[in-house]
Amino acid sequence: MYSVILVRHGESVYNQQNLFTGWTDVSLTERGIHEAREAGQLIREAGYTFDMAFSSVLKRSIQTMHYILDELDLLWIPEQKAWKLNERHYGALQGLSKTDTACKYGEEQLHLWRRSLTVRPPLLKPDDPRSPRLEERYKSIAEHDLPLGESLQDTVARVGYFWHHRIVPLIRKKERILISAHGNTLRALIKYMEDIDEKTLTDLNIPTGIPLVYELDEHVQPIRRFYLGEQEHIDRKSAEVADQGNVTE
Ligand SMILES: O=C(O)[C@@H](CO)OP(=O)(O)O
Repeated sequence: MYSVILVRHGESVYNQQNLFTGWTDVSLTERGIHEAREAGQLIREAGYTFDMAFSSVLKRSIQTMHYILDELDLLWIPEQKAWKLNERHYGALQGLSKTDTACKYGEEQLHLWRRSLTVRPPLLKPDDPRSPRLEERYKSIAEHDLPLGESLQDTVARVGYFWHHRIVPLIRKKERILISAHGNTLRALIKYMEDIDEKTLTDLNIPTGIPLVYELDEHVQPIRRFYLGEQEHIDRKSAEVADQGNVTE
């Protein structure tokens, strides 16, 4: 049996301000740093270790990976930063307030944009200053591969491809892997691995900074997944994510 640990980065500045983030490159808050360190402690206490770590190319995910590895005294292991693990691209919603968006378009539309499988956000124009096509860090990526806004299904395709082609071969070689990524990237990966139905996927909210352990069989198929830590704390943090954008908050 194999296992892999997935972690959503700790709270970011945009999470704290309740703004759509996507590919916006914002840092962790003090709380986020604390969450990342706590994730590392939980992993250490549960007895897991890693041979290699993955993150996206966004600093909240990189910082989280480093805080976790520091807690495990594993900052020396090989790491790979991959744009295919970036958060789902939130298109023209990036930088907008979730609450203001709910007030303007209604909670139902907000929920569709945030949690449906197939609905895309309004797309960015290619020359929008937020476009990844203008960013130095994506200069080696073909323009048509860089999204201007993604549905979760689009994210499932790129994350699933990365999982299948880059991570599974390492797991088969018995490499113990940490993946530090994002709320919707991890929802996409869970959808890819388990093909869960749309209703379950809609209700799936990944809490920040809580390690999620996947146990995998000899074919690298999931046996079960579970969070490390206290259930009550995990439920509270998942509900916090679900409630972002509630107008009545
Ligand atoms: O804004 C975002 O990029 C994501 C994650 O922070 O938010 P949501 O939970 O609304 O999909």
